Amino acid sequence: MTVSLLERLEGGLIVSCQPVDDGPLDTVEAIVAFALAARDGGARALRIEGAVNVAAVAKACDLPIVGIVKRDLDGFPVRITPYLDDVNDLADAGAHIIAVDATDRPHPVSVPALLAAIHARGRLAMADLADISEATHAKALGFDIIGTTMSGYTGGPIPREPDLEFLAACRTLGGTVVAEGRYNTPAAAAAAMRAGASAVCVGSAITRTEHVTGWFRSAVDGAAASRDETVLALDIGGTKTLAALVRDGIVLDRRTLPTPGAVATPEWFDSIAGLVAGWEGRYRRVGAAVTGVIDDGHWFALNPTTLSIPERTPLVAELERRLAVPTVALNDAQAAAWGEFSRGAGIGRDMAFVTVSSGIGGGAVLNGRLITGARGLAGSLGQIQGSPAAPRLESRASGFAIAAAAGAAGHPADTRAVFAAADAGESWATGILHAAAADLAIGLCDLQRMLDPALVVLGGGIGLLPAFRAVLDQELAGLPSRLRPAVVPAQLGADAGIIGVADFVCAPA
Ligand SMILES: CC(=O)N[C@H](C=O)[C@@H](O)[C@H](O)[C@H](O)COP(=O)(O)O
Repeated sequence: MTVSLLERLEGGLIVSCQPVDDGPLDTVEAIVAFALAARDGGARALRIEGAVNVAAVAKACDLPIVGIVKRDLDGFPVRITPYLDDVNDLADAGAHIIAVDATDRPHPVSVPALLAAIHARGRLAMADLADISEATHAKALGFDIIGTTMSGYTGGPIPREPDLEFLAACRTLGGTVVAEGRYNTPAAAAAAMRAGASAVCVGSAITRTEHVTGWFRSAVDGAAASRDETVLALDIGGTKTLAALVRDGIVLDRRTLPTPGAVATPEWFDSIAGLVAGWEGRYRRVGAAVTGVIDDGHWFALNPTTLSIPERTPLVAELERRLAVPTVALNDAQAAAWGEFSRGAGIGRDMAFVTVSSGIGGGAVLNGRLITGARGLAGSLGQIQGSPAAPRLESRASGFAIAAAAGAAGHPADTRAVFAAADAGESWATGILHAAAADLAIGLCDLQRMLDPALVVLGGGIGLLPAFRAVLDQELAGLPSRLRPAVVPAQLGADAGIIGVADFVCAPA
């Protein structure tokens, strides 16, 4: 019996039928109805709170039941099945498995005593736990099932995501492990199975209609509100800072300031605050798109020759202190990628954005999400080298590189002059453009190899020049067709960064 019940759970979905306390669905009838509906949907077992509910469900439905009793106790933080009487009531009601809070917190009755009582009634014992040391202890005590139920609920803010790391650690202990807690989507439940769960227990997403309604409502509210929200967008580059009020992709007002030699000093932050003076009250949030890398709100130089900033500048904190509203910062090319995805050339597609201007930057949007990376580096195409001795792509194929190559060949170090000379058929200029485009073409094929996006949206002052595009297309044509990206021109032009970062600030979480 014992072995067969654990075997029955293996690979199954457990549905926790615990409606919101005192809500309209918190009735015995509704809980039985949820249980029957879960059974019809393919649940392998049920988790039911309260002996009365367990008895009613056991009568109506023959699925195995994980029974619990929840209590709010004076003087003890634990809530799940704290007393021996609770264990006995659940056993009498027909629970096949009894779960208790087995966290390392004060209990009115010891965990070993609860475990012994469960086993004395011939039931399987499940330990609801919050971390791996508790799980190791529970396993040693002799619990039949380890559950990740309490992770995130024993202190601190409740995370949004389930704790797959704890689950994977539990798996190493062997035996039956139930993934439980915030498995709110089918994808998350599948991820739990891949991480080694024996079974997944889902509650809120199936039986807490108020919560699910709230998730949808806040997504809809956020998206609707973002259409009416004006964001202060900053685009901080090597030569200038652009400040704009942006609403629903439209730039309502704009001001610029030349970027001085010393950036990220207190005076420079003050000058940004001065630039937007008079706009107070017209925006409630700020988005900053910057040259460089943003890691956890801190700003790092990507290429100090383009924009030199002190290491680990607390950009978000400095802006929030002066502008007194919540602020989000992104790398400028990542912001532009999001803009082109949201309302430009890449709407709704897996896409990479590449900007070729004085430098080269990039960003990627996959599965509808902007990929910023673990440390903010994702998409930094201009910084790829290929070999230790090779200069970065940005030093070989950007506007700066084209000008430098012209200077080195004894011509004016001026990108426009190179294009004009190429247009006039001068072979030295054509050669420089082909060399730059050949390097960029290889970089784009490398990008295709890494992410295989449906589109590469090409922007930037050079990237959008038809003359450069023609040369690039010739270079791409010489590369294997399977690697060649589908390149389309960007649509948002120089405003992609501010529009993108404003959209990103507004995108519902
Ligand atoms: C921490 C705690 O008290 N968890 C409770 C345990 O029974 C329930 O409130 C949860 O709904 C259940 O664990 C299922 O989790 P989710 O509702 O996230 O799918």
